[in-house]
Amino acid sequence: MSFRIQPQPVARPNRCQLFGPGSNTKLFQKMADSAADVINLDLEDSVAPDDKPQARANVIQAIGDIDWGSKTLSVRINGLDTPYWYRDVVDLLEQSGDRLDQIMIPKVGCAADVYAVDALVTAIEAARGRDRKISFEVIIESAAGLSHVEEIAAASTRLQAMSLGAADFAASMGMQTTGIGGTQENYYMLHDETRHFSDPWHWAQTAIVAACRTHGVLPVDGPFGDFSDDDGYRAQARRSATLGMVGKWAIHPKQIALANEVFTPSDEAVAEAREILAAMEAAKKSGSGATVYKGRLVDIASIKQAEVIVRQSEMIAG
Ligand SMILES: C[C@@H](C(=O)SCCNC(=O)CCNC(=O)[C@H](O)C(C)(C)COP(=O)(O)OP(=O)(O)OC[C@H]1O[C@@H](n2cnc3c(N)ncnc32)[C@H](O)[C@@H]1OP(=O)(O)O)[C@H](O)C(=O)O
Ligand SMILES: [Mg+2]
Repeated sequence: MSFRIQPQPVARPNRCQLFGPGSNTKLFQKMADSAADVINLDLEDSVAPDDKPQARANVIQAIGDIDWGSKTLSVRINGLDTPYWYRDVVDLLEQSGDRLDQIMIPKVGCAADVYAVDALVTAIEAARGRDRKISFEVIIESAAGLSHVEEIAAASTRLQAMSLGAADFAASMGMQTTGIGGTQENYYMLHDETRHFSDPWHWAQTAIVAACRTHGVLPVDGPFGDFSDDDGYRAQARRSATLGMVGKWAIHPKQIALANEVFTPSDEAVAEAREILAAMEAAKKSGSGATVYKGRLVDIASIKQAEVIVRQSEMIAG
């Protein structure tokens, strides 16, 4: 281990982030009643330009009026390349009550983007005497964002989570795709005339996970557009969970149970992790740093792997 200790991210359930347009007030109560851990009310790309002011007003009202329970309540503001974002921040912080937990900053391209929002939020919090400090989540969804992912992860003590936005990312990279996440028909290797599909999102996800884990930020997988394809969603979510991501977006209520299923460690996985910890405890007592569990090597690194699973399950159980 480096002399630099890897920081732990905030201990909060983040298995599913449910999105809904700020212009569609009919969805708000349904979102609050859902089983998603995080709610993302959107002022950005799901809201048409003419609807932005009304959507902002709707969201501010809903933050105060609706009982959001123990969910993390987040609002996605507009990007820093638009004329809307500063008004989003100012109105949200000046006009909504303390129930707002988080601001999501889309299309972050460098640490200075986060710094700019931090400066504005910090000034408003001080001026208004807001008791609760707003946290940030960011979306990596551009070539610049991925190129600068590590400096972005380190950009602010407010930063708690970072997602991959597959659609904007694909567009920024010039990828020949139209689907939002998932398998891409032309991304395959040929072997013995059989197509073996590969995962075009994998490298971006691993870069995000590494940057997040270095700086104590939660790595989250973004949207999966085809909400009729449960198996496709599950497959993508399982790959993300295996890589170290803690959750995934839902753009339709159908996807909430899928995300919660995949990102909640199964009873079998938790039982196995506990058995490994017990086996290693016994090994330690007999002066050994390694032992055999179900015919395979487990050692001190296995303790850390098992602890990840036990910690996740205990945190979700509350
Ligand atoms: C890609 C980039 C992104 O920005 S993704 C995030 C932004 N997108 C959104 O926020 C879209 C959110 N989803 C929706 O608006 C809708 O789900 C929909 C338009 C995709 C479909 O809506 P529709 O009403 O047609 O769906 P139904 O199947 O009829 O709904 C059934 C039932 O569920 C309720 N419902 C629908 N959506 C939601 C929701 N988001 N939350 C809660 N409830 C919802 C609906 O009202 C129906 O309810 P009922 O009538 O049965 O009571 C990204 O940035 C990138 O770059 O990658
Ligand atoms: Mg986007």
